[in-house]
Amino acid sequence: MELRIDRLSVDVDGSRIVHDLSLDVPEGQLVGLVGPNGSGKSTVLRCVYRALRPSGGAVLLGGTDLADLALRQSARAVAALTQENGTDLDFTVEEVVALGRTPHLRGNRPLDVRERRLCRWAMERMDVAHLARRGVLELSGGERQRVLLARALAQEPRVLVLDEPTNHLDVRHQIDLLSLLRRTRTTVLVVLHDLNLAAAACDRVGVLSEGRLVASGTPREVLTPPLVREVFGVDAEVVPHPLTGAPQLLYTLTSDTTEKGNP
Ligand SMILES: Nc1ncnc2c1ncn2[C@@H]1O[C@H](COP(=O)(O)OP(=O)(O)OP(=O)(O)O)[C@@H](O)[C@H]1O
Repeated sequence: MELRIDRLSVDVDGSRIVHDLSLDVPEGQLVGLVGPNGSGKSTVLRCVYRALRPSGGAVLLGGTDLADLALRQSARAVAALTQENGTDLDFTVEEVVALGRTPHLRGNRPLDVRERRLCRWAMERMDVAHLARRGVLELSGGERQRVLLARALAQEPRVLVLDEPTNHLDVRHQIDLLSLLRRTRTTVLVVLHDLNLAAAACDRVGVLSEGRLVASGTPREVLTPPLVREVFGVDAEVVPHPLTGAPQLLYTLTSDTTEKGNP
């Protein structure tokens, strides 16, 4: 299902924090949203998972304005991993993952055999099946993040919206997650801080700066030294990955070139 963000604006307390932003996520593609802290990435995602109402413009799901869909309809189609959704409840891992089915259930119907298999599959994909009976509160940050990702997969969403999903994950689980996202061919909009992961994994990348989309295109088109300098204020060399050709950024620590000797 295609996700289209069409001339989105968001005002908070009278000031505009997202300006007239348009970005398409074609069906089955993985689109990354990158930008400095405070540039508006989470705010855009909040409009997609309906935690925030746009002040202008619209978010369209398969061509339909989200505002015209019942909350239950959009909750079935869109799964979100947000900055806020740590779980404070002392549920077991398998209970949390089963919550992914909630938008599909009517009344108190228990999960059927297919859904229980699906939850098991999601836990295995996220490498948390061995933790199924453990309480989520006793898990490490990365384990808990993987449980929340398993819950999102168990929802069988048409669109996945992920806000810094690689937070807390060790390098193997970061690579596993992004490889899985590429394989699922679900429509994915993902906020990433690691530009090299974004370059390796995303079909397209949108770059935000001060609430505006300042560039979008393939990683090769977008992640250039001048753009990285202008938007992030850092110098980077960009080299092609020797195996895949994806652009990879090599940073130079400021002190390596500008500081002379010790203070
Ligand atoms: N509820 C709010 N009230 C006031 N200001 C807000 C609110 N939500 C967001 N902002 C401001 O809007 C701007 C964009 O915030 P947002 O969280 O979308 O940025 P971000 O790009 O996701 O940042 P980060 O990379 O640090 O997570 C920031 O300056 C933030 O302080």
